Amino acid sequence: MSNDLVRVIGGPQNYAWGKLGSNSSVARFAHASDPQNVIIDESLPYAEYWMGTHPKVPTTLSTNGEKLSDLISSNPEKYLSKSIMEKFNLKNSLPFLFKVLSIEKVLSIQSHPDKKLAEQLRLKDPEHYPDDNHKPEMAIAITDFEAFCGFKPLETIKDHLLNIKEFSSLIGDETTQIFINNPSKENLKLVFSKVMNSNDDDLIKYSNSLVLKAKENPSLYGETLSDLILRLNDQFPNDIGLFCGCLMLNHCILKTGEAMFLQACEPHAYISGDIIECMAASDNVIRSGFTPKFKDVETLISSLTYSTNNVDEQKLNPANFERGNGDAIFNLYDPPIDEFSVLQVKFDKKGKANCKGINGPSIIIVTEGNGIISNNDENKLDVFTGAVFFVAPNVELNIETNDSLVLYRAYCEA
Ligand SMILES: NNC(=O)[C@@H](O)[C@H](O)[C@H](O)COP(=O)(O)O
Ligand SMILES: [Zn+2]
Repeated sequence: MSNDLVRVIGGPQNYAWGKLGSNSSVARFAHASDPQNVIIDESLPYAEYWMGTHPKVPTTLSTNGEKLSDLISSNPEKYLSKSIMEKFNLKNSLPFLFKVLSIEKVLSIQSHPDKKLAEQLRLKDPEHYPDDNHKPEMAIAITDFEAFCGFKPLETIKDHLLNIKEFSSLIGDETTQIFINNPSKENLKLVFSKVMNSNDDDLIKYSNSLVLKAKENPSLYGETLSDLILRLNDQFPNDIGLFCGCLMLNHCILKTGEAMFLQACEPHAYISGDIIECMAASDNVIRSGFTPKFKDVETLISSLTYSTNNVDEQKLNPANFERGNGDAIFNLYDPPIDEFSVLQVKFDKKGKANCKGINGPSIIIVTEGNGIISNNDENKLDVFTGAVFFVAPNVELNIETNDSLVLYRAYCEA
């Protein structure tokens, strides 16, 4: 039995911020892929659906339950390609981790380490840092999606310090004055550090005042910022994220099909919506706010780049994909890193499409629709919403549907 194209089964993560039960696309996809073993619990949050070879949630073959990592190690040159094996020094795992996220409540204010820091953190604190890899990541909006992404422009932060008394009071007049006199990267780090190290009494006092003003006079901060402060305070009352997130990070809105890319050491937090997410194969998260999980504030403060961009600079526009043809639209999301690209294949009506071989491994998830996918006449597999497939390198695919169909294909090509 060739496994050039094989249906596989990923696994859900029930983090507290996920959408509940069948409201979550993660729950629906996990159940559709494995109806015997995944019975949706309507009271449970279904946050992430993992597809890949990360040991925390190993993907398995639907045919015999074998781990995908074991299939790859049985013949790494066939299932990774020689170039990927050599480039990433791999013999039984994929260089990327592919996910669906379904977000009800804000995720932690976080960043991910670069390679050097990841190795240090893994050595120092293996309990909280499960691997030694960096974790640059890309989010593609399946529904409208909002997130904090990167620091606001310096002038905007200066404006907030001048006009939001609670913000300047929390960090004190001296630090406020230093930043206002010279809004620089170094002074942004000073402001962020003062916020993150503020004492609980001040945090409660000034967050109560911030929330009250947002409620009584939304135009004071602007409708969007006031709404954000009230919504997130409902989720995490008096949390430091109201200052380090709402007042210091860009509020980014992605329409369906839009994408954003996050380099290592950039602050972010996803707020709401369903996304496809792809990242280098790692689960290293440095957290600091909006979370009951382990926070590593000093590591976060010391490792951020303190670069500041406006929101649109964070977005990643799709490009053409030359090797796709037929009745589908092919959108290639190709971030500036080696570990992954993600191809969206979209049929708006009945049709057929062909995709030439890619010289590396792929994982496909179908987020909408039904049809057939095949790599030859002997291997035609049913396509359904939530279905996941592993595709070996250099395998040409044919896809057909009688209606609309959307799938996302994560791949790595050296
Ligand atoms: N930005 N998104 C990610 O990094 C995801 O891949 C992570 O798995 C989540 O951020 C984890 O979030 P919590 O630590 O549960 O708050
Ligand atoms: Zn992240």
